[in-house]
Amino acid sequence: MAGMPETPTTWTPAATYEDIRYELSGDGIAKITINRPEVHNAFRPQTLIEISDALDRAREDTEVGVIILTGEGTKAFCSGGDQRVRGDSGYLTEPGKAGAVGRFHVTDLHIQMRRLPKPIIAMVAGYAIGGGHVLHLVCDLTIAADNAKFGQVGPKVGSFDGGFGAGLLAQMIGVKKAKEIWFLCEQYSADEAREMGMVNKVVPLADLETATVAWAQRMLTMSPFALRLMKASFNAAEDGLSGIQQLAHDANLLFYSTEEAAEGREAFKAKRRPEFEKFAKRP
Ligand SMILES: CC(C)(COP(=O)(O)OP(=O)(O)OC[C@H]1O[C@@H](n2cnc3c(N)ncnc32)[C@H](O)[C@@H]1OP(=O)(O)O)[C@@H](O)C(=O)NCCC(=O)NCCSC(=O)CCC(=O)c1ccccc1C(=O)O
Repeated sequence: MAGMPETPTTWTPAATYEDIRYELSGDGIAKITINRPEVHNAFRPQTLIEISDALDRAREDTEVGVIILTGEGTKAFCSGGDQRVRGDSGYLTEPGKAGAVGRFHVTDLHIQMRRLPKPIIAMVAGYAIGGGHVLHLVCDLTIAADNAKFGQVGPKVGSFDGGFGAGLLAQMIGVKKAKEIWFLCEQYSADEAREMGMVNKVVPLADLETATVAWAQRMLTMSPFALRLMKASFNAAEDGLSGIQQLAHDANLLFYSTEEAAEGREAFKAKRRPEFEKFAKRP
């Protein structure tokens, strides 16, 4: 395939976790792999806590420009919340412990993924189901293998995601189709998901990683700050004031590098009047 790397990427482990793997390509890509194939990569709270930590790690690493989120093996990207640790008050960190109080760790994770100023690609082989489907929706791009299957199961298993799982989906594929997905809980092929607009590209399973890495490498040739601002701009429209806040604070980051902003800081430190009149009133 044109533009594909000629040799497979060699991934180097860069942190130790229980439920996930965190690896680096050495040329700017971080890969986070949910490593629970025995349950189709369903997530328990520990899994989400570790993904969150790995995302922070990738964010803070100035060598990393693109993040890939995937699942171990070819059978599943992620099958959503681990039903075995679902309690009556949310998902339990310590199932079986008397008085354990559950929560939805995934709520904060979705926000973290949207705020993270680097592109995240979902690399999907097999099932992206339930909360696993929402995870791929929240990623910036999705590349799917031809064996991928997409769908929500909430109403079938006594759950629902009225947050990004509903709103973002509706925005991507239209309200009627989003309602169909949630109300009927059926599964859709990779090609159907691409036609709907929630998958960017479908490739043969054997080419999934090389195709994903090729897109990541292409983004690594782009201006990182322009990508950051584009991600923030897309989210600003969807996330209301908190989205605008991120875009505005990114503008602040750039403003701080100007002589005009430095003049305010230096004048304060020198206890003198700032000489802002010397700066152009730009048209
Ligand atoms: C994914 C399936 C359709 C695959 O079916 P199949 O190929 O026949 O495989 P199975 O034999 O069913 O599965 C193999 C093996 O894995 C176990 N397993 C699969 N999924 C889970 C799971 N989610 N939790 C625990 N275990 C799982 C399965 O039991 C088998 O184990 P054995 O020991 O071999 O028996 C099918 O597996 C399936 O439908 N799975 C269940 C999907 C599901 O119920 N997911 C949870 C949906 S609810 C959710 O994700 C909560 C989170 C959420 O949605 C949410 C809620 C509110 C706010 C936000 C969110 C959010 O975004 O997360």
